[in-house]
Amino acid sequence: MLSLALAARRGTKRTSETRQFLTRSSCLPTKTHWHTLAPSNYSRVSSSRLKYTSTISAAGADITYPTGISNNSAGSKILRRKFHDDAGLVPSPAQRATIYALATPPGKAAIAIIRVSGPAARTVYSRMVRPARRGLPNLPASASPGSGSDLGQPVLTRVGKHKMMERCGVVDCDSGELLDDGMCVFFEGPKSFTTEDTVELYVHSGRAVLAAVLSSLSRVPGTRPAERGEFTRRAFEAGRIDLTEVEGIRDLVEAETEAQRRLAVHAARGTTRARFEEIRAEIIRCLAMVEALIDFGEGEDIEEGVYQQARDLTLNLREKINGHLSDNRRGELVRSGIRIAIFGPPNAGKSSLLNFLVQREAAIVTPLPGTTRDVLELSLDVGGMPVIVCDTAGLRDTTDVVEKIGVERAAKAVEEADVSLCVLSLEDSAGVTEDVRRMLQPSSLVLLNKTDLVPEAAVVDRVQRLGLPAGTTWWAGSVKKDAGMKEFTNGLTKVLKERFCETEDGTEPLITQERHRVHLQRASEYLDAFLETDAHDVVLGAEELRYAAVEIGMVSGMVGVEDVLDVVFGEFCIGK
Ligand SMILES: Nc1nc2c(ncn2[C@@H]2O[C@H](COP(=O)(O)OP(=O)(O)OP(=O)(O)O)[C@@H](O)[C@H]2O)c(=O)[nH]1
Ligand SMILES: [Mg+2]
Repeated sequence: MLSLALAARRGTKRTSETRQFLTRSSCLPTKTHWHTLAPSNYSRVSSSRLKYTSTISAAGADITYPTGISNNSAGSKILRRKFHDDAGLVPSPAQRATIYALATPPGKAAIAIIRVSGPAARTVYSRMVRPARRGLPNLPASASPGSGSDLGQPVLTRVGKHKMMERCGVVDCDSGELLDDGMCVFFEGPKSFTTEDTVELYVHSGRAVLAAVLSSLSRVPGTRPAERGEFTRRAFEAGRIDLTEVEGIRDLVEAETEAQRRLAVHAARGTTRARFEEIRAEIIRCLAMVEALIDFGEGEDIEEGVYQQARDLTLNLREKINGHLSDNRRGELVRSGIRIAIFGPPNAGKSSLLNFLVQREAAIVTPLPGTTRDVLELSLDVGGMPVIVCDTAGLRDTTDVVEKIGVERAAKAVEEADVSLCVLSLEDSAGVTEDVRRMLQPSSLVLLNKTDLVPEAAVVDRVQRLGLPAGTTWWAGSVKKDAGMKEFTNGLTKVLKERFCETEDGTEPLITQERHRVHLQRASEYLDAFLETDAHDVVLGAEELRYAAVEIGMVSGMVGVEDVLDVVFGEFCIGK
């Protein structure tokens, strides 16, 4: 079996892109962020050592930092960036800023948590925290106003034990006045979420307490309020988490249903990243084989059949990726909500069903056909899944201008829905009208309503007379009398779970964001392109595989995702 080490032997012939794949394929420690830089970014300062600089964007400013160089086990050159121990560096403004924010919702509550992250966190600790073990909390501040570094650079102060919660007085940074009796935790960088020194203050959540603490924080030199998602962004930029984990954290905060929570926690814990990484590692394996062929050619140093082996691997991989792509958009729908459009003839009980589902009188219900004119959308939780249910106007030919528009909107809502749910009245002898039949799909679900108005013995006969398409999933019941509705809701939950939650192998869906789908789709196309190349055209084939790997790398944010960062972090709340 060919290894990356074999491919790495090519050293000088290798393009910078290939080098990037090799270095990224290594198992990297989380505390160290690895960058591969284009050759133009470094200059030789001695024969044995290269000096690199790299620039990253953070909080709207560019940070330039020097990086060392070392060798990985495969022998390829990799660059190593260390955090927090480059004592001689002058930090850029973005690095100097120490951010703070209320991490809990504002308002009266037992406890509020205020997070502070950055080099001035130590100053904040020394000027605003009076640990109970050090005596009375209302002693004057030990650091006089303006002491420490006005630039917010780290100052050597005594701080609490790393990760240990301690009882303390929270005092004003200037006057030393006691603001609240609370708790505090100090996280010493890089062993913190952001990799920076971090202080978390636990105080009583009262308007005046929070105002006083936040005001004091704003007066500590080098601090400023955090922007949306800025703590998480710092963690991402420091290499603590990747972009799928960032998305997972955001979704965890937003999760309202059990299915959303489950999906988000997997992403936040790195399972999604690992699954994408597995795919990328497979592509790199194929790439290494093809590149070895470019260097040595089959039959010389390399066993026969390597090209075929790479093709077979790619075929399997493409099938796997396509399997994820044809997943009914399960993951995305669990995040955004499954849209169910209720449709059917007038007076069938559609609005009654909506009210039953949301358990309140949300829609107007009258015995007059044509009551509902517009589309009414409501969110609800069906068996842990987020659902957006839409009530629509009854479908019929009408000369009423307003109702006509309502019918058109109903048709559009059904078209755009993930699930269409038809409500028919068993009392209605007209059966399935032409308007309704046009919209019935094999995947449509049907509720045959008003069983209470039909003699029990006649129900089966009535159902048969409706002439529903074969294979239609249907339930019969009475919304008004709440008869058979338990079976209906259980059945609906089961269908939704089958269609949108469960995968064949029982794993959570891989794609949870449109962004993931786009990159996977492109990767699949590059794999197709590789499979179309000729065995004699391995150079072109290798290029296609390289592009496929880059696409997958973009999902985790390893490669070129600057343009999506603002979008992702913009959806965060402040304090996360
Ligand atoms: N007996 C009986 N009446 C029902 C049942 N479900 C709904 N109804 C009644 O049927 C009438 C029409 O109900 P709606 O929910 O407004 O029907 P709709 O399909 O929304 O009607 P449009 O908005 O006109 O399209 C109302 O008087 C309801 O009380 C049921 O299960 N049994
Ligand atoms: Mg209605």
